[in-house]
Amino acid sequence: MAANNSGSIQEELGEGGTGVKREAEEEESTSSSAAQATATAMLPRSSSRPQLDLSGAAIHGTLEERDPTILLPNQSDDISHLALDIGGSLIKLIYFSRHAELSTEDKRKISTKRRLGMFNGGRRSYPILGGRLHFVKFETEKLNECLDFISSKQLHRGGVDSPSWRSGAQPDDILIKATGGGAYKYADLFKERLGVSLEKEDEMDCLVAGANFLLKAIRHEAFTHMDGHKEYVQIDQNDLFPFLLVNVGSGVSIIKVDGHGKFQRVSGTNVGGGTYWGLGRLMTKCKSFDELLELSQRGDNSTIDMLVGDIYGGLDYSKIGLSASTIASSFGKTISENKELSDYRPEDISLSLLRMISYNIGQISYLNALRYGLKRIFFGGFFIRGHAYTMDTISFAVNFWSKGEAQAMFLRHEGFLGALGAFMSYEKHGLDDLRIHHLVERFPMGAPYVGGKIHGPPLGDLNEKISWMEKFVQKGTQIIAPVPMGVPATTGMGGFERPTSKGDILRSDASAALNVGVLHLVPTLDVFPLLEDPKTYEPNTIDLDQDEFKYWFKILSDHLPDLVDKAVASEGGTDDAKRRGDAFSHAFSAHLARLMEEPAAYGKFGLANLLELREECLREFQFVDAYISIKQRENEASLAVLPDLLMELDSMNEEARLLALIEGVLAANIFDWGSRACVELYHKGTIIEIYRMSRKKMQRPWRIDDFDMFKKRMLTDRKDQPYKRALLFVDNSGADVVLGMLPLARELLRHGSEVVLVANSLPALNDVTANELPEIIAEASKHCGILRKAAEAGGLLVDAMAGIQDDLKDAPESVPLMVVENGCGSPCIDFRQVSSELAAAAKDADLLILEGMGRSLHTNLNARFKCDALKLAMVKNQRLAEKLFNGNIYDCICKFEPVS
Ligand SMILES: CC(C)(COP(=O)(O)O)[C@@H](O)C(=O)NCCC(=O)O
Ligand SMILES: [Mn+2]
Repeated sequence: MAANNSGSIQEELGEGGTGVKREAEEEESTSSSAAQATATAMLPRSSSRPQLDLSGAAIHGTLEERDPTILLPNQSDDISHLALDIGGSLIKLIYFSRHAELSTEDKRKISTKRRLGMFNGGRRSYPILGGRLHFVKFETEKLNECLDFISSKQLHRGGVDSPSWRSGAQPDDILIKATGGGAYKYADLFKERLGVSLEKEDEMDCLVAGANFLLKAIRHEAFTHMDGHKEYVQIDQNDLFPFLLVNVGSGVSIIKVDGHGKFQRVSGTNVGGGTYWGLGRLMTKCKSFDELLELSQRGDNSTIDMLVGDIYGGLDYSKIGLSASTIASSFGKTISENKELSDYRPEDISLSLLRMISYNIGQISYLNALRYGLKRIFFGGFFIRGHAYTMDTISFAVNFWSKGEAQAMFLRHEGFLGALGAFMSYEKHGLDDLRIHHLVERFPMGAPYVGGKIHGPPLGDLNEKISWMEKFVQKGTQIIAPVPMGVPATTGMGGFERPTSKGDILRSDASAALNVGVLHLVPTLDVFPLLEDPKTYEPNTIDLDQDEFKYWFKILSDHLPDLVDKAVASEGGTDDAKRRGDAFSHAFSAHLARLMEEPAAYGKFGLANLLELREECLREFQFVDAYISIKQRENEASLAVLPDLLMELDSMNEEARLLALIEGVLAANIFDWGSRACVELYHKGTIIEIYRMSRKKMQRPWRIDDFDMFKKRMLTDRKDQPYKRALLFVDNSGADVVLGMLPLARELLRHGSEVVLVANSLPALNDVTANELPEIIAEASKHCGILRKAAEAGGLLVDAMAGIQDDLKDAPESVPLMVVENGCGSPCIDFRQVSSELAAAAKDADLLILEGMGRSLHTNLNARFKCDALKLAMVKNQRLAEKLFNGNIYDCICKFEPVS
């Protein structure tokens, strides 16, 4: 039976904590501005990933210089910045922005990279620079807003930071790629207003190139939509072609795609989005497409359509599989009634029209798929607009007529195919070379979408964004109102019932703006090379279905006020910080509300994504490190007791020590400011009291207890052949890293293994970052020769050890202790996208130790690796303990997975 520690930790600390100094209560007032300044200087603002192509980076000058110039030979300026698709109803605009800031390579990084063999002659591995792709929409009617936007951001001149702008290039020289009819129609206006020429690209070429790029590069791009249920489909790159691409704009184009640049427009229909909007406008007096679509949500088409039951006296025509509620003839009922147009409800007219046109498109598409033997049909174009009911209707048609053989799929960036294709048509854009793992999609607030009820203006600086956020919150009650799903079926067509995803409220455009994020292009990200099978790897352990999401929604919402307090305090508690804090809180709440409404709105979203979204949202409002003072206080307290702990450990025999070390890691993982239960504990005792208590409760067997297997591996199987290199994925600051992971690292070093501490690139909760570790190690090294020598050998003590280097002159060569960043700014880790530094470090590793709930329970609990892996964590959430292990809060997990 596994031990159950729950309750007792709380009880004992409740007593033990009485009368002791409450350190947790003091943290707000002890915010250290010096520490903030350091953290701010070290971190790129509002971005969680390195943004430059550092491959081939080299020091220009000597290593000993304080701030040597660093050359980035692979950094390219050949970047196109703007492409347009100017359609009849909407202008779709894509622009690329890159970061002017240079990431500083500190000595730790340089030395580690050298050691990992990462400076290898400046080979150019990626042709493009990191940056971001932004997707923006304007109504064609409001072309002026689009021109103002381009002009305010200087997008036509390559952005305000672009070399062409700085060097004063004449706007006359500028060619902007554009597709769609408006590229012809408005060419003169663009020339007149912006002084740029539109270089026209063929619409079909663009659609296909855009679709191919999306299907190749974006992980959760394509999805099915049936009965109100959205499901993302992972497309196998080797099995993508051929497919049918149906672009439903004003008219419909049906294209058979056989490969990159290989396609044929095989059919089309003039009955498309323009037909729906045109007829709808004439018949209902609606002022916009969205208004018409919104009306359909409340419609009942049985008042207008002739149903099978109307013909057969209420009976089914079962012989050919048609139910009484099947639409026999769209608008057919109106011929037998002596009514005028005004006698019909506009809602019913809109719905009848929508169903007529969607079914027709679905059916024609199916027939073309049949004609060419294709199973997959991707639908794109402005008509779809992520509208659940439209997608369901099309899916029903394809599914019904093909008897389930063909599949209708939709694309999250459906409206941007043409614009993306136009962007792709620039030479040297470099996107061709990007792979899925180079792209990270982020969902910032206030993306400048225009249209619908709330207008997102072109956002310039943070202040503008906050103001917009404030307005967004004031006006945005619709945004956080869930879209009701699942109205019971009443009518149908072609033998299938009415699609269920029809509700009272159509998602407003502003809300839809949260569906398509900003694509961060990060050429320095890599797939972790030790994943056993990257294709089947899924980081999240638990699926976030609606039920699960509800639970986390509450947890994260409850945590929000406290987080805002900490974040504001970490920035000095100024009025500006408070305003940013409010904006952050509203922004994150809006995300949560959007996801509550539709958990799959941003692609397949797991808990790891949700936790990362929170961190990203903090960064978006320029909170650099909300937990900085807590982290520092806990580091100091833990470093003060480290010497005693090391002495105690050294007095043990090897076996007892190994057990004490693993117990120590598990016990110290209790210092987790993301867990509500733990934070309550911190008010009941000092750090050291809580640590001692946690250790005292470490009875075995743990909930998962593979310690004996690990011990055998370490002390018997590998007695004479220690692990060559261990990667230790560290988690929290303070006791967790200082009293838990560092002593374990020291033991591995003692065994003769190289140790690489892998830490976050950017802060997340109280996690320690790679930037913070060298200082902690330098402090710890003052009390420990093993750590000192190894840190010196790993190049970690270049500055810190300047005064005591002489001690080490005659010391024997030690195996190195290194620090690498993981490429993440989240409490979890997705091994499909890690830093190139970590990927390089992994090449010689034969042991992985993942620590903490985020990295080894929420994610990676089921991940399999090519080398031995040890997963260590304390479960600090009751629901998770029950769900994963049928256990209890504070249970411990020691899962060892050796490769044979
Ligand atoms: C965010 C965390 C994964 C961090 O845990 P860690 O990786 O530090 O062990 C964890 O605190 C968590 O899952 N919190 C959930 C919220 C709660 O239980 O209150
Ligand atoms: Mn953590």
